[in-house]
Amino acid sequence: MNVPERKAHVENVIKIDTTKKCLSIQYSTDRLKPRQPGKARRFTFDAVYGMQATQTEIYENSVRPMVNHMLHGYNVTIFAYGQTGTGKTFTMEGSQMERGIMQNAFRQIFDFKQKEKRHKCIVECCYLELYQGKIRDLLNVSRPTLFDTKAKLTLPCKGLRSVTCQSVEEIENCRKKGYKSRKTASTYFNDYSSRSHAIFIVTLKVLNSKTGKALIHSKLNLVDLAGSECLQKSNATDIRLKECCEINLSLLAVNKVISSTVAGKTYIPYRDSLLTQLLQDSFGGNAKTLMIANIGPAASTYKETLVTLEYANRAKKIKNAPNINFYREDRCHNEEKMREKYKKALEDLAQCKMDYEMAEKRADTLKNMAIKQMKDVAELLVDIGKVNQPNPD
Ligand SMILES: Nc1ncnc2c1ncn2[C@@H]1O[C@H](COP(=O)(O)OP(=O)(O)OP(=O)(O)O)[C@@H](O)[C@H]1O
Repeated sequence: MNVPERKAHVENVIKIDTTKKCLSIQYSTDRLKPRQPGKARRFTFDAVYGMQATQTEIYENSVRPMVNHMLHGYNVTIFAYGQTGTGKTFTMEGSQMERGIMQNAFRQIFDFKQKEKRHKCIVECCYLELYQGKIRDLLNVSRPTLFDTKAKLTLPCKGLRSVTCQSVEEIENCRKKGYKSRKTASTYFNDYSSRSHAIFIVTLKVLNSKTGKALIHSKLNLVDLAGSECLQKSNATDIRLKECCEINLSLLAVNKVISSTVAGKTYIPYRDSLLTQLLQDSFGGNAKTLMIANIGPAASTYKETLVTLEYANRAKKIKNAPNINFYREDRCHNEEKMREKYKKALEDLAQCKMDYEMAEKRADTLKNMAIKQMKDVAELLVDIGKVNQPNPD
């Protein structure tokens, strides 16, 4: 709950059960009608965090496994979605007091790089924002970047400045530099509201030190979406109104993509907005995606919160088909070893079969010999019997 909501003693309409990973929202706009307990809407997610949750707790439980996937060759997207002022930027970028998802992810990536002694690791980053339907390069704001929006756009787009980073400090500097260049403004809901969608892209290449062959080429998209805003409540005018409409339209496009994907439609409207074009792989594509739905508990934003929860509930039904981008050498090595073992086992099996067949033939010969011997013995017995018969004379 933000300061004005707390000052106005606004009612809390959210109940959270972190162990059951569910939350319920209950509110009656009709003050005269008492609330009916059965009418609460319940939602279950992969994880639910309350107001006391720390950045570390969220990172360790929900984000670290995703970044781990990126380190093993998957493309990963982590995005924060929610109404304006609910803490998306706070979650992604952190604050003076606590590291956010981005800083924690950088640490995890560079820890991996440091431990990877056998291979060469290259970490690169780009930072862009989508503002008023255009892409701005946050690491090179002075130069307008030209993008062919008619061609299929994928992240990171050609033309963006890409910075090779050797340490957490270097990538952190890129984040800080880009963050300072983001379009922000003071609005009715948030003194420092993001007016754009920001995407920080970390690319990881793991190369064989001897051959230079790429063993892994994966990327991590860290997305801080601009917040949806209720025009009636925000009293936005002029440029703020224009921004607000643009933001709401692009978020609507994301919503349409999610709904069409979940409904299993053959046509998915990715091209309705630049945002959905760029994030195409993250919605029903080949990336692993984590959606963080930021909400506020105040009764005054009940409708917006419900929309976010319904949105997240729909998004969790999307089934992506993630691919590993390149194989690790040790994995190839293991596969080769297993193939050799298989070949050897086949050869052993063929030898056993031959030995068995030979043994079978030998057994047949021995059997025939035994039968013949038995016959000979029987005939001899008869002959002996004949010889031993008393002479009738
Ligand atoms: N969990 C939290 N703990 C403490 N302060 C928070 C928390 N979440 C958000 N805030 C504070 O609330 C204010 C709004 O947060 P933030 O700017 O991150 O919201 P947002 O969802 O990104 O908004 P917008 O969509 O308008 O950009 C900031 O001052 C931020 O520091």
